[in-house]
Amino acid sequence: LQDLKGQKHQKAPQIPSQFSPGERFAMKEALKGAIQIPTVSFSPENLNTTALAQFGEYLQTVFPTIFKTSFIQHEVIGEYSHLLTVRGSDPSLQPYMLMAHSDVVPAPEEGWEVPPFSGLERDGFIHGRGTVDNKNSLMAILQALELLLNRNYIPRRSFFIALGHDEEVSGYNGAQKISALLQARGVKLAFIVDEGNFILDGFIPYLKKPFAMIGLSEKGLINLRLEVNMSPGHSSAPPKETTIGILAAAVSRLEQTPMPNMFGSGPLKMTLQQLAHEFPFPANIILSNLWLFGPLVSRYMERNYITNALVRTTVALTMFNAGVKVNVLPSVAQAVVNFRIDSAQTVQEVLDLVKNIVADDRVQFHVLTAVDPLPISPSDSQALGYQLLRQTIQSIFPEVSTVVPGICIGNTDSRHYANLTAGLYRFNPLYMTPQSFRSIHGINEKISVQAYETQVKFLFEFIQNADADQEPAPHQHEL
Ligand SMILES: CCCCCCCC/C=C\CCCCCCCC(=O)N[C@@H](CC(C)C)C(=O)O
Ligand SMILES: [Zn+2]
Ligand SMILES: [Zn+2]
Repeated sequence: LQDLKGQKHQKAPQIPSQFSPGERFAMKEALKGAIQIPTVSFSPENLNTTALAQFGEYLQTVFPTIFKTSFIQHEVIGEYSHLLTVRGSDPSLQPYMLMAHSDVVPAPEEGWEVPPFSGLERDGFIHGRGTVDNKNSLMAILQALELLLNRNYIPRRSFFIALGHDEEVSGYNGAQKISALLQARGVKLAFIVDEGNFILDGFIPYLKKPFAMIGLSEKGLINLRLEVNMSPGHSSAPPKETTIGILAAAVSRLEQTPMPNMFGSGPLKMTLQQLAHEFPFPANIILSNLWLFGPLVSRYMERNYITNALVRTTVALTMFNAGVKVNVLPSVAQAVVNFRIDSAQTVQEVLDLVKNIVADDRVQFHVLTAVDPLPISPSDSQALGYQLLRQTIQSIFPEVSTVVPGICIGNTDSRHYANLTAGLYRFNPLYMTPQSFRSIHGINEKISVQAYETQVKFLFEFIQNADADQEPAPHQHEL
């Protein structure tokens, strides 16, 4: 095991990550069954609770060993979330947490090659909503643990498995409640691993080789409702401006006025510097000398909508509602704008900018959700979670030559656990191309059987790698 500077590490005995044909068949069937349960979150108030309850029962039938193991405690939190406490044999090692979520975003059937809740296997892929976001992680974590337990594995380091049920609509009843419960129990975690970033392939022109990006932080978030109210009336004699026209102009101004480019701050600089050697000349020199070429690189990043999201707060118009009848002037028009806040800005700074851009007193603002960007987790040689991820990536994906820190442009349930650890890491051991990126929350979400097996293998090794000694914790950690 790679030494962390100044710390003695003991190699944990490794159970080889090899699975029999029967186990491999069972693991893909278990994932298909999970996809077939439509655990859709429509809104914080509207979740498919019947499916969520069924999903909880399903887990107990496909992973029987986990639920009957004496050193594993299972608790249901917020009715449908699950917390597993896996008690290790060495209480001097600080526990960690693996996370995933069971809910999925809606999937209307239009455009799908196969029905989104069929879990059908075709051409080596399992198809359906949740195959990448995020039932793959949930099932792979439990599958790896089940397989380890079946080989009589007893962990040295305790760990938690937190499975939220409302990540897609906030995490307030799942992750947030689990976090509060653990805090009340005095738990402090060495680190957390959640969904978020991937092994990225084809996102950057000129970079032919895939690289793994571990999310050290995530952007902030604002959901802002804009509203215009006026007296209703007959459409035959309209005023010069209507609620719809005023609101449309306001949101259009927001869309047309990019937030400032914040290149040079946050984890992006680390990403580029550590990736530099992978680029051909002269990009390698340019990226190694950002002090000089920063402005050039920052303008280049703006040209593509995914890399643009790494350099600034993004503005997405996501909802627009007005009108009840063809000949009635609507008294109210509403829109929702979704902002993802750059690491170097705050909620308040973005709101101030928005008010200046809209610059129309007839438009009212209602903040629906506001989350500041998350702190940047450590990625140095002492950062246990980061180094364990790196070590396991290098073992499972030997063809991936570079592991870099980065930022997650979406939000994850891990943000609810910032009170328990400074080490929040967002990483899925999966290849991601720009095309498969569009399937997340989109259509034709799918995972190859081979990629899912590799994810199980990754977790199987990761859990064992985490048993290596860390510096003795100052006190025993209560579970
Ligand atoms: C220089 C490197 C190029 C980087 C390319 C970046 C590629 C991005 C890859 C993956 C990002 C996917 C983000 C997945 C996690 C998002 C989970 C999610 O959807 N969460 C919701 C939470 C919300 C509070 C309801 C969200 O909308 O963000
Ligand atoms: Zn997700
Ligand atoms: Zn999602």
